[in-house]
Amino acid sequence: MTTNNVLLQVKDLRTHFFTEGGVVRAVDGVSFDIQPGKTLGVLGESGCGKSVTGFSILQLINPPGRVIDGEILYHREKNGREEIVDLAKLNPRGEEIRRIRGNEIAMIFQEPMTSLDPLFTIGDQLAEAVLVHQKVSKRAALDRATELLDKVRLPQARSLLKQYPHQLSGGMRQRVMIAMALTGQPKLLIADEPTTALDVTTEAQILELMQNLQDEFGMAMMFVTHDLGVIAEMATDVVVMYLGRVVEKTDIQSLFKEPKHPYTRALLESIPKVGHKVGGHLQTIEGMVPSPFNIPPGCPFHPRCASFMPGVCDAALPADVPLDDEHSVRCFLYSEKTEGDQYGSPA
Ligand SMILES: Nc1ncnc2c1ncn2[C@@H]1O[C@H](COP(=O)(O)OP(=O)(O)OP(=O)(O)O)[C@@H](O)[C@H]1O
Repeated sequence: MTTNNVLLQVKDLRTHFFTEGGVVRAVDGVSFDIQPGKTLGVLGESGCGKSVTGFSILQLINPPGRVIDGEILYHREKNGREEIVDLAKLNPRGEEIRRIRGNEIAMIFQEPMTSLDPLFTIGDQLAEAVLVHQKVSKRAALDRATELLDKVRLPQARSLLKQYPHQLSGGMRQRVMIAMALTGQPKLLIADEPTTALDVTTEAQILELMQNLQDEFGMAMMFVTHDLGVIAEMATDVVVMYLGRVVEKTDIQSLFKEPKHPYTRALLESIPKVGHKVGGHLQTIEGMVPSPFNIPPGCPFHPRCASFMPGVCDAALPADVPLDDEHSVRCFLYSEKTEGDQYGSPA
């Protein structure tokens, strides 16, 4: 464990896409910490910048996108001492980030086929992943692959090694992808909507598996989702994102007991109440997420906000204000402090 009990510090991260239609400020000043062994849930509607944040951490943003500013401080132990690496400063195609990717920080996605190659057997792909991390024989790599399939509770691992991805169910493919992510024994697993495409029963099984593996490996997780049920199940801490910014940061208890930001409250109110529950997915909240090319000035949530104050919320961007050690919010209901820049101004 690192000395100051932080594994990853994201500070004022900005990732923009320079498209022909204009600049998309997908991530525009995002800050949060992830502690060792804990799970940070990243919550928000589609298009709020959750995935781009995850990809930015691993320097997996492709042109026309670019991390243009900010720090991603990864704390690790090297030779018994703490070392801090700023991932944002590493060359995205360089050796150092490639060593960290998959090894120390791994990522899994909603669609396992983004990680699995349809042309190769599960055994070949898992053994290949093992060989990236360890200098062992192909046979030893296949043994390790079998062990990993056992760990993700896939029965008959030996025969599974000879199968191709399309021969597996969605849940099985997701387990294989988790096994691949674990080959390097990562300190942080970034999980981007890993269960969204699965049926409810399979989803529950995968979430339980991930929790068990997290305990066993002692890894931290960044869990990207738009599903409050999944957040409640998995997260210890939460950041709520809206249009490229964090609007509220809190521990999981306060998220449900004392949500502060009107956006967070709207998200919580949008889940069907107990007794009428059809699933944990977010229902739509009033209005639509604005186009990234036409972001409202001031607080970008103001056109949809139940507490909109004319002349205040549409005039400037509220600052991120701490309410206590664990809880901060970016809203004029709690402070008149402004960010000082005009979020909606053209780039
Ligand atoms: N390659 C790209 N080119 C242009 N814009 C992009 C690109 N990738 C993402 N974006 C934009 O960045 C913004 C944030 O997208 P992101 O995928 O991070 O949202 P999200 O919150 O993860 O939503 P979802 O749950 O739908 O994935 C969106 O406006 C999206 O259109």
